[in-house]
Amino acid sequence: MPSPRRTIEGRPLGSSGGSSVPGSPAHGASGGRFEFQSLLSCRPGTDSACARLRASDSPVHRRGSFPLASSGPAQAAPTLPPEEDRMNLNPSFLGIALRSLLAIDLWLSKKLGVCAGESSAWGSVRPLMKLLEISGHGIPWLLGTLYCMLRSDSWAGREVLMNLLFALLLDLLLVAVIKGLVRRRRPAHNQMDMFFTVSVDKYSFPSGHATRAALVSRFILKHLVLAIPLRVLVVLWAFVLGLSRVMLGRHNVTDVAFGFFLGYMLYSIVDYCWLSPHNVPVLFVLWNHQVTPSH
Ligand SMILES: CC(C)=CCC/C(C)=C/CC/C(C)=C/COP(=O)(O)O
Repeated sequence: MPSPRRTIEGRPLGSSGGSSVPGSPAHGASGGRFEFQSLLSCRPGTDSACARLRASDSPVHRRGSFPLASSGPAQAAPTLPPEEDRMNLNPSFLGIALRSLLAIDLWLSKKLGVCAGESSAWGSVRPLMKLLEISGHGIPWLLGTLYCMLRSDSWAGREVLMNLLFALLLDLLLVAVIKGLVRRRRPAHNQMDMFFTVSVDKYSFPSGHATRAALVSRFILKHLVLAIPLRVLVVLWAFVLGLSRVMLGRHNVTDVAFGFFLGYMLYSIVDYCWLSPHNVPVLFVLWNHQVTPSH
């Protein structure tokens, strides 16, 4: 007598009012196992059956495990499992589109990951890519902005830099929250040799470097008066930094694309909540008290 296993919903397989008999699809017999549960409802770590189902998620494997093809115990008349236990054979258009996008994403990211290791096709460019990585890292940007803000001798400059600092902190927070919620693993070909990371940085969605690149470049273009060639250079830096994340194997393409989008939108939020002596006078009064004694 097999011990009842639990479904994702927490109900034991084979215990639902005649919905599961030996040899029927929902039955958990070890020889001809086939769980009629939607793969879409499998969440990592929710159920060991789910984990097995994911591990054997190839058409060949699935065909081999179909109960009617097994030489298990005598087959009883097939009884249909309840609706919620049946595999969704009619996925929505959105489901198919998402799965296709993910498949393309993984394929393209692997193709573009040409600097993922020293022995990769473009392994010799890896040091340059890692230099770019540092140019978009959170620590130099935070420390650099703080330093310039403390050294600035104009109120307009301090105001802009204070808002840049606010934007950088907001960006770090938002990316950490999304990474923690989505928990998408970094590509398998990535080497985890990044400079100064925190725990959520083991996840890849969205790319923190891409959000920062989009946010900072939009910020610079709006608040610094730059000659056209320099403006082009800023945009180019953001783009190449994003591309380098995929080339280094740190991210999939969608992590970077969403990162760019998020960083771009984040700038709009920062611009909307712009900190100034008019809307947060206390911040600037405090600042004034700290700065004036040295004058
Ligand atoms: C103040 C504070 C909490 C600073 C933390 C700065 C920090 C550790 C930033 C992490 C930067 C980083 C390595 C992000 C990962 O970027 P991805 O592009 O790989 O997502």
